[in-house]
Amino acid sequence: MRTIPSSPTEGTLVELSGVDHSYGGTPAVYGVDLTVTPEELTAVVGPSGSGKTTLLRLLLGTLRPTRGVVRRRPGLAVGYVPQLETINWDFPVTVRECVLMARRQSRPWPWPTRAERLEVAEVLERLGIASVAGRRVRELSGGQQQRMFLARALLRRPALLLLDEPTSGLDLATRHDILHLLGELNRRGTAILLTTHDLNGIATHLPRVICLARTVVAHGPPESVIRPDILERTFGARLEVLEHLGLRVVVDREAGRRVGVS
Ligand SMILES: Nc1ncnc2c1ncn2[C@@H]1O[C@H](COP(=O)(O)OP(=O)(O)OP(=O)(O)O)[C@@H](O)[C@H]1O
Repeated sequence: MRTIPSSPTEGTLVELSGVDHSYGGTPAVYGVDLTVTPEELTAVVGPSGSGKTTLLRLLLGTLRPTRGVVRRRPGLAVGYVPQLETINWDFPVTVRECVLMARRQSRPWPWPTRAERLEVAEVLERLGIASVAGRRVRELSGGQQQRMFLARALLRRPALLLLDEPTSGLDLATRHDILHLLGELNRRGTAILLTTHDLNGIATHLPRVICLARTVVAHGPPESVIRPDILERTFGARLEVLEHLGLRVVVDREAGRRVGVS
């Protein structure tokens, strides 16, 4: 009899083998084989409902596979930044308190130690949101909210950071700031996997892209994955891919024709 190892292959953080997850009826994802390595900086792309959030939650461990195996490096610290739209903003806490809570999950509230208060102040400073530490979370701009959730995730000192659409709804400059921050974290040794609908603004700039259509259609560097045939299998639409200044640019001429602009 063959024993299935509980740890992933050496040099990987998480390994998914033949993973399905179903919320009831048809699987939201199926047959997923994937490894996440320590130096990863990856975009997961796919249409709405293609299983991107489900995949993140399987990597995080808050969802269990209905079939297949997920192996995590023992003791792996994983940070998760949820999609902003999924958050209940009626929660009446300040930014400082909200970040502190991430630190103090298993201990009584509301008496943080001095060390904890200092640690929170440092991370807020580092993410450029120290000036709004005393504000209610729902009063923040989209970019500030995103940074606050990033601060919460960073307090766990994660080796792997999972972000669900971290730039959706943000203006161009804020999107650049967030991406710059993520690039810095990655250079300092944090593996990062993020989901995005932004092919041109984000996915084509990252070293690795995973195309998901309930299963992994393709993964690899943008030059091997951002191709019309793979995009059609992923999105079910004809998209053109142009080369510009060494980058791939995805053009949706069909959408232009539908609104009569091309
Ligand atoms: N808690 C749930 N209960 C039942 N079905 C769910 C649940 N969460 C997700 N689903 C279904 O699973 C499928 C995949 O959803 P998921 O949120 O993973 O997709 P996604 O690619 O992240 O979508 P989007 O880009 O719109 O955020 C969808 O059909 C969705 O309706």
